[in-house]
Amino acid sequence: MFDFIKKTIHKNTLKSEDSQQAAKLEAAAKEVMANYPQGRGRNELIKFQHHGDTVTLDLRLDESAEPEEVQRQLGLKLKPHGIEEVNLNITLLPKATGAKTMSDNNAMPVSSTKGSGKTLPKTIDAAPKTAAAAEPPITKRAPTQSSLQPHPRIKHILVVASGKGGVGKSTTTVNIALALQKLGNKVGVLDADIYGPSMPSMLGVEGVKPQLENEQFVPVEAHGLAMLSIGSLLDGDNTPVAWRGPKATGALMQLFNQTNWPMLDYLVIDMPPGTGDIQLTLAQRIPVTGAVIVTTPQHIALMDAQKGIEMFNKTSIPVIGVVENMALHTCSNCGHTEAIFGAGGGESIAKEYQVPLLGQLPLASDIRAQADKGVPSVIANEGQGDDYAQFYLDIATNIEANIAKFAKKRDDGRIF
Ligand SMILES: Nc1ncnc2c1ncn2[C@@H]1O[C@H](COP(=O)(O)OP(=O)(O)OP(=O)(O)O)[C@@H](O)[C@H]1O
Repeated sequence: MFDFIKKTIHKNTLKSEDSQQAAKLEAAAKEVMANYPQGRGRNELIKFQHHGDTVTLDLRLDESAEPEEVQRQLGLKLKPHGIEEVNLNITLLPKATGAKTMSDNNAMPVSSTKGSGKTLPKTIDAAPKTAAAAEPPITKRAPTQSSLQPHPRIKHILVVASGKGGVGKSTTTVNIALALQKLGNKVGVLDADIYGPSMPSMLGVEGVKPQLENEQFVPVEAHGLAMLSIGSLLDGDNTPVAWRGPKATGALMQLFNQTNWPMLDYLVIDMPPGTGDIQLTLAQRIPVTGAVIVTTPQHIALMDAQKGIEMFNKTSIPVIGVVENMALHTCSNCGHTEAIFGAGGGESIAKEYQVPLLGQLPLASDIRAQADKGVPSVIANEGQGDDYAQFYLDIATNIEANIAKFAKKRDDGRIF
């Protein structure tokens, strides 16, 4: 009882600290708006949202205001309060009559190094100033999946995610990609796991650098897959664990966008573990067909998997299914099979969230050994696969069977 009261008081204290912090940030933002000289009196803060080190503001600005400068000033003002990213949704008001809008749906990273804002991306495009006065303002919000155009050369983009590190997400990604290829698809892999890019070593192409052609990366060919890894771009052990959200998402978006991907049936993305801002931003900006969640039966991994499912629900990315990794262990000496991490977790999470359980993989030292060798289970034994290959082929077959339901519609009505 006492503990419960203590916990409730603690929770309420945290809540009120959060709202105090949000109120402080909002007041600071209002001060910037009030002191901004161009169009003073007409500039208005409509909505203020605060989440972690990111704020999103809906603003109405006089036409004479410079959104880049407003954003820079907001960045400078809010940085001492721990804010790293300032997103703006802007409505521009013409000087005298009516309203015309411009939109900024690009998250604007505020520099975390010198405390000054960077310039806005060039894609921000002021509306023609002579536009019809009576036209109502149109404001675009942060990008949503439905507003993203499918990639011109990629039919389906799958993200493989886990709420927690070390559950076998990368091993599962690489084997699923190879299994989809074995089923006759042209497949690419993007290793977006900034905390531990392991695709190059799992695919036996460690140290192979992607070529540059017309300022575009050319993916590395690995066992027939078109592979690009954030790891291929780093020297030696230089894992950018310290990358903050905006820097990491910027680099990952660049990898996705500035790569000359061949025509692909599937691009499988190995996401960084977790459900923080990097994952959320990627999920909002890449036109994803669906997500595969990898979990282990341990309670904590399952809790994190739930967060993953909820994050994808929030960003309107369909969860194609859950893969339960390391579900059972078969002793190589006596053949005894045991659920050493607990049983039924993947099944219960799949039931609770009404998403399919795509498959359960055993904990098997061969799966690890093959991945370590750079020849994962699906293509072990000179392409024949090892004893575990069929598990991945079944998962890939399950994905294939369901993917059409999730396919993205193109503007021309074509369904890929
Ligand atoms: N089913 C399995 N049986 C045995 N070993 C496994 C299995 N799946 C993964 N492993 C091993 O577990 C370790 C972690 O796997 P992996 O790197 O794929 O996890 P991850 O979730 O991607 O980790 P991180 O989040 O750190 O990138 C690796 O050594 C891998 O070979």
